Amino acid sequence: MDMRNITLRFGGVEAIKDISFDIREGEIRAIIGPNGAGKSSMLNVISGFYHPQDGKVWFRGEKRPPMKPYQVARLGIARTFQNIALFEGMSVLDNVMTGRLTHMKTNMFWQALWMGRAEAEEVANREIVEQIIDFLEIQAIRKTPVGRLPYGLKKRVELARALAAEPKLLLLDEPMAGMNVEEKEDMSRFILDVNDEFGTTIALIEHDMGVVMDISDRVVVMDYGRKIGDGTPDEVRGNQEVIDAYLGVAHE
Ligand SMILES: Nc1ncnc2c1ncn2[C@@H]1O[C@H](COP(=O)(O)OP(=O)(O)OP(=O)(O)O)[C@@H](O)[C@H]1O
Repeated sequence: MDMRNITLRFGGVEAIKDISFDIREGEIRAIIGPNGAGKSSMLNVISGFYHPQDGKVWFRGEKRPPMKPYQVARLGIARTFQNIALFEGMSVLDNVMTGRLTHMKTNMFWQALWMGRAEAEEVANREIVEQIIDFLEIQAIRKTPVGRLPYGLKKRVELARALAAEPKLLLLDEPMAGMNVEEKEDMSRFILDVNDEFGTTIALIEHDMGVVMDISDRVVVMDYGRKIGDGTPDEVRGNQEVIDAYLGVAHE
């Protein structure tokens, strides 16, 4: 994925100012920066929720025209949200199944009749979902309504749902926010395993610098809508502008 000269404005506010960076196939790429730096806005541009006033988004060698989020999802880009967005009353299994929606081809008519194609498709979807449930070690809670789960597990279910779409690029908006140390360790391991086992490219926003520096291949640093750093964790750690704007200060 190649973001070229992206500028995004909300009225008079320039949330993103002429930023370019790429996400290479197979890597784990972090976006960091202080609150209000424009990180979520950038993720929203990648996932088609926001349309930049200037700049171009390239994906897999092609310039992407302005698209709706569901069209972006069909290209193979899935995401999780800063504030968990699951169906609380539904079971874990059903929530994860909703991640398959972008892959469903049969229409309502066939599904209503529950014949042929619809049935075959359901079986195939179930198989993929079961594989992901095993992979993320949530078999024991597959029938539990999501609303009853502790926070850390909800985050894992959200990851499962995003993975159910079999994305080429997975976007994670603060996957560790609100987690305790043990939950963060689990989530870090799952992110690394997903990247390793499925070859999924991952872009994430995260405030926990220990985690970011541990699991990322490369890091983009934003501050007031500008890009102030870009490189390996070691390069970014040694960048004076980054230290002054972000790394030198304590934050959540
Ligand atoms: N929908 C919107 N309408 C108006 N202004 C917005 C909107 N979304 C973001 N902004 C503004 O754009 C700027 C960047 O916000 P953004 O949420 O992208 O930052 P962030 O780096 O993700 O912050 P945080 O770490 O707090 O989530 C802020 O000044 C914010 O107020």
